[in-house]
Amino acid sequence: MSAADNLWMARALRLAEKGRYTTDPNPRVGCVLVKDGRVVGEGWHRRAGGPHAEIEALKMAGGAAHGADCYVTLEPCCHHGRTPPCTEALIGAGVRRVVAAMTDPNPRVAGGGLKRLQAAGIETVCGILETEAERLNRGFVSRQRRGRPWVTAKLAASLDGRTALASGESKWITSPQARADVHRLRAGSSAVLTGIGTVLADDPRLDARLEDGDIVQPLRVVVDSRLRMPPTARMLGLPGRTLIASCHPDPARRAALETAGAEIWAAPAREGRVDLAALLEELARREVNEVLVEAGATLNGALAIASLVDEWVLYLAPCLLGDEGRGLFQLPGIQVMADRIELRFDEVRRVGPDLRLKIQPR
Ligand SMILES: Nc1nc(O)c(N)c(N[C@@H]2O[C@H](COP(=O)(O)O)[C@@H](O)[C@H]2O)n1
Repeated sequence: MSAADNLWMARALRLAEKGRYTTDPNPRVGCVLVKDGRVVGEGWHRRAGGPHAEIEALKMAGGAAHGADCYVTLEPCCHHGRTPPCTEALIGAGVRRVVAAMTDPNPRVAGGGLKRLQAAGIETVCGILETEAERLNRGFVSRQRRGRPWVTAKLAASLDGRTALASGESKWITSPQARADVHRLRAGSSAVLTGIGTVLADDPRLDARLEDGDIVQPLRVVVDSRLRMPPTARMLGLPGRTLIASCHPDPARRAALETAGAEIWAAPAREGRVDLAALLEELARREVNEVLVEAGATLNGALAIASLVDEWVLYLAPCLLGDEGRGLFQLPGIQVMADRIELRFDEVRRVGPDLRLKIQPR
């Protein structure tokens, strides 16, 4: 391991980042082929079903790949998925050494890619900039290792912690810059999750609206225990898919919603409501890596209590909305300090006139 290894891996990570909005449900992966201290090939994975990063880099390098060092942000795959194994392509091209940032948590690979390369006489190193690589694919890693997606809950509030006036009016508490930032969060997510209360109050679209339209639109997921979703909801008229999780799906309403284009998932119930942990497991089975929650106090409170949130992103606006405004979380009262839910500030940043706080459970 050398300073050069770090440098080339950092370049591979920057390439992987280019796939942030397009590779889902596949991981974001970048690859650089280096020979005699210069880049002979590089590439990144653009779309599921398309060539992997290693194949893009090999294509660019042609014959120059022979004897090169390969820097790749995820262990090369050794299985036939939508595409053939990268290990065989690297062996065939005659690369000398493969440096991976992390092993592939996909059980079909899980170290097998590196072993296959070693068996073919290729030197391997693993773990260069591993933290950064895992972070870039935290959703994919979570799905493979925990069987549930990475869950980020987005919140937007006034300085006195209000998300709306008592009337429900909430447009707009935060700035256009903060809202544009949320569209980037949506575009980087596999699914956007909300509750039926938010749908009935706001009729949100929940799609990602970025300047660069070349993105995979997130799946829209609505938690709707009693299936109250109107078939005229705006999100049902948009491109992309909508999934409604309901534990009491009335057959007539179900038929009307299916005609309107929604898919209904008959969810298991927990205390009469959709079992949220079961919903996340179902989403993982559907290859959802990252979920962005954009919901009201009821769903935000239920997810927090069930310890199902991995990160909160709170946009805090410099204004006050008063005591009658709505709060961020509906939670049972806490009687003693020892029972408080403790969190940790991970990052604080200015976004236009607002603050963006990234907060994680302790
Ligand atoms: N090493 C590597 N480079 C890439 O560019 C990748 N996309 C992956 N993905 C791994 O292979 C699985 C997907 O395979 P198909 O695209 O279906 O052939 C994915 O689950 C990862 O394990 N790996």
